[in-house]
Amino acid sequence: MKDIEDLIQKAVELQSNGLITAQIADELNVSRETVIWLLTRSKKEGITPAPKDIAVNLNSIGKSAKRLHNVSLALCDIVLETLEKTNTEVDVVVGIAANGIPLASMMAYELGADLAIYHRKGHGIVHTDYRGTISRNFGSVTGKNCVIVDDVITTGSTSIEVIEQLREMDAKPRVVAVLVDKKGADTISNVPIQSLVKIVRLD
Ligand SMILES: O=P(O)(O)OC[C@H]1O[C@H](OP(=O)(O)OP(=O)(O)O)[C@H](O)[C@@H]1O
Repeated sequence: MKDIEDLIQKAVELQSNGLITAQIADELNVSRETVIWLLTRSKKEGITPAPKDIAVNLNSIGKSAKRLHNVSLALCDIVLETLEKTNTEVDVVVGIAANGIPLASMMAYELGADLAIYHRKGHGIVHTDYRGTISRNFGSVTGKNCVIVDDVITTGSTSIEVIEQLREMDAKPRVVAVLVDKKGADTISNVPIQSLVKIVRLD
């Protein structure tokens, strides 16, 4: 219960700091539906059942470059195992801003690949015509075999967006690598998902 109370308190605090639901969801690594539930619950004690979601706190890894490095080595190992099955080389590691960037840069170094950074455009705002972008300050993706890197998959919508955008840029998304996969799927838009921790719901 303490963890839930902490989450509620944090959600209320972030809301009072002016963050919108999507931004609070990003901060807490939960779905938007969960944020609404947390904020509602802070006012009316437990009227609706909790959404099926899992809160993830990666701070013990994220605060230490050494731990991030060690974890990135494990992810590289998993990625290589996956790509070996199809005899595919990694050309570029695409980190999803913001949380995917530290891991992606370490993985690119380890794999001897280029580093690209994907920015979700209109972050937290729903536009029908928005497009994500590959930062011009890093590597390009056109025509290249891409490993997509992020910290967490919750609904999978970010991964789907990146995969679609990469395909539109004539890039070849080969694997999505994350620390925690809360969706528990094997593939997303026909691209294999690999994670250090995969959450599989039993109910
Ligand atoms: O699978 P999904 O439901 O799309 O959620 C996963 C995404 O949510 C978080 O990012 P966020 O949108 O919070 O952006 P941030 O990395 O800038 O915090 C996380 O880092 C993933 O990118």
